[in-house]
Amino acid sequence: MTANILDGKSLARSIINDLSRRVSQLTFHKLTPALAVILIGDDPASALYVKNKANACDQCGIKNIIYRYNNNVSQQQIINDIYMLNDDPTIHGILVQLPLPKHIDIPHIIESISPRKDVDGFHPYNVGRLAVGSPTHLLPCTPKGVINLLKYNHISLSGANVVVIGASNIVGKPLSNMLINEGATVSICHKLTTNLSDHTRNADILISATGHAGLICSEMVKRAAVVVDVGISRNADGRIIGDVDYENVRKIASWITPVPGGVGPMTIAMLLENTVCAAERLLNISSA
Ligand SMILES: Nc1nc(=O)c2c([nH]1)NC[C@@H]1CN(c3ccc(C(=O)N[C@@H](CCC(=O)O)C(=O)O)cc3)C=[N+]21
Ligand SMILES: [Mg+2]
Repeated sequence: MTANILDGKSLARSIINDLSRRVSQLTFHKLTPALAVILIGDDPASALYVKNKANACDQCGIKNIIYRYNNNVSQQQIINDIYMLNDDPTIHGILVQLPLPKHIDIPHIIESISPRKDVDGFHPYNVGRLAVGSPTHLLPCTPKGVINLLKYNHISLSGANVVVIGASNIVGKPLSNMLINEGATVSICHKLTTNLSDHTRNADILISATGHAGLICSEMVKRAAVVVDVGISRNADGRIIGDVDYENVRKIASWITPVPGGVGPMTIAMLLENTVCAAERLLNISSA
């Protein structure tokens, strides 16, 4: 048996294609969706991600403005500029590219973003809306991308045993809440979990988000499980690799995400969708 591919790259392409129609509608109403991206420092990986996001915005007509800062910029300067963007009616989404330099307090920065423009879904207001199961249009992009990739491929979540590895605020925790809201039985494993494979071998759907290359080997995977790889590391020649031993696990799994071409492109598509939703909210006051 060889696993079917969860092709995030082609699904993301078709989502972005559908979004360009929604953008045209908005532009027809004199409202061009706009995303402000704050990029601090000169981390090459961050610069590359921000460039990929900007290219994707261009593909569907979303205006994007990148605000670049030196590594030693003050926290107050960033917060002042976020307040300005919060009040700017031509800006619909604000994203502060993570990670940030050590002297900047990430929660403080995130809480200064208007929840209505928080296209990352990281603000405690949006996190809380997700936790209580309220309809919220701004869900974190990577978890939302994972859920969409599974649903599009008709992988059922209701009653499924899902094991999530990684308990970050960006992926593991919000993803677990979304899975619970979909009716899954969710186990969250993390750095301090003992006997990881006792958990993973029980998973109908195994989702790894650690950035620990090769963590998931075939012995840890139940036959015919669905395996989703959210991990990002670089190998010796700088190529992006995931958490999963892909060549061996694909012989065991029923479905598997490739890296690259799996979750990464979905993350970007969901960021664009959130930006379009944030702009649409201004037009259609009754549904807001
Ligand atoms: N405020 C904030 N929001 C984020 O959503 C955010 C962030 N900060 N900081 C960094 C992480 C990482 N992230 C990725 C997005 C796209 C790909 C992506 O497109 N990956 C491609 C390959 C890209 C490559 O070759 O390097 C793929 O998997 O096929 C990966 C990773 C968003 N992040
Ligand atoms: Mg990927």
